[in-house]
Amino acid sequence: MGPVAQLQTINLQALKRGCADEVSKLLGAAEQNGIFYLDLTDEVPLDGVPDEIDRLSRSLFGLSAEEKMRFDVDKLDPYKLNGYKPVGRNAGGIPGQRDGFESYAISSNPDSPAPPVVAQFRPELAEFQSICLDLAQVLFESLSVACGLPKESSFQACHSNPALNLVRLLRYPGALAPDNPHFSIPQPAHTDMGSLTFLCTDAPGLQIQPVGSSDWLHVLPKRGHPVVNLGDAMKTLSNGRFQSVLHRVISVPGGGILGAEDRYSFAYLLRPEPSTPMAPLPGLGSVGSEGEPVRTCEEWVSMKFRALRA
Ligand SMILES: O=C(O)CCC(=O)C(=O)O
Ligand SMILES: [Fe+2]
Repeated sequence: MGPVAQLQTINLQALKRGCADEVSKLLGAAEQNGIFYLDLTDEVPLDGVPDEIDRLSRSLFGLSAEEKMRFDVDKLDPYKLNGYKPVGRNAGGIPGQRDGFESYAISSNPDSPAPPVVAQFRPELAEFQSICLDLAQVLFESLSVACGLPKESSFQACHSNPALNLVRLLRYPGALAPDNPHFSIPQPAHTDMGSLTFLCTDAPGLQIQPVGSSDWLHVLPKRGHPVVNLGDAMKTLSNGRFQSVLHRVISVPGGGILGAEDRYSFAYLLRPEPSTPMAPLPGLGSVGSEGEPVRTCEEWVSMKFRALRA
């Protein structure tokens, strides 16, 4: 399969207890590649919720193409926060080829248009989002303590009221692949734009390119341990101290895509509050030191989307 990334495993209970060793392990992971396993095996409240999201995903992607296309993300939301993206809409990981996954973004706003199956799972989605937001706050608080930040200008303070968050379901169809070398990198290399992403899957295929390396390393799934990666917003807020790692999904045996089985994954994505200045937090750098105007998170996101479309 190729080399495997040896990611740190951070124990949530230890962070909640304020265990200094765990906090410094988290800081190390944030600084090294910004990606780690979060050990939730002691978290009783999580029980079963990820399985419900997986069930929703399988029902939703099982709908007909016409039904899914009624919720085309590019028709519903210019910022892609709600709706369906079919296979092949974007560039793939191989020059000249298209992407090899379908995805569905579910906005946290229960009034957003969505197929009935989403409405049916709203209680589970709300629970999942609330659990993830709580987990994220524990991580932000620990990172703020590790960086010596005061509460009023901390990572958690940028995500309180209400930060933008959504659930993204992904399916990489196995049937596309067997004789189709173009789908060997169905999700092209990218960094995540927001603050952090919780990624849940039981299938291999995810790879990261460690900072300063040209190698790609596999991130293997670990039961009860979502993969957490920090995004570009945390890199900016931390003045480049934390990393937002380049990652992609490739076809591997047992990971769907190659062979008949499909690969499913889902992610919880979180961004800072729209009014957050996208600049180092006071205490981590001087604002506007590069001579660039400081944008709010909202302006920054829309600028990035314009750049993507250019
Ligand atoms: O499917 C995966 O494992 C990765 C998904 C991902 O990187 C993303 O949605 O940003
Ligand atoms: Fe990603």
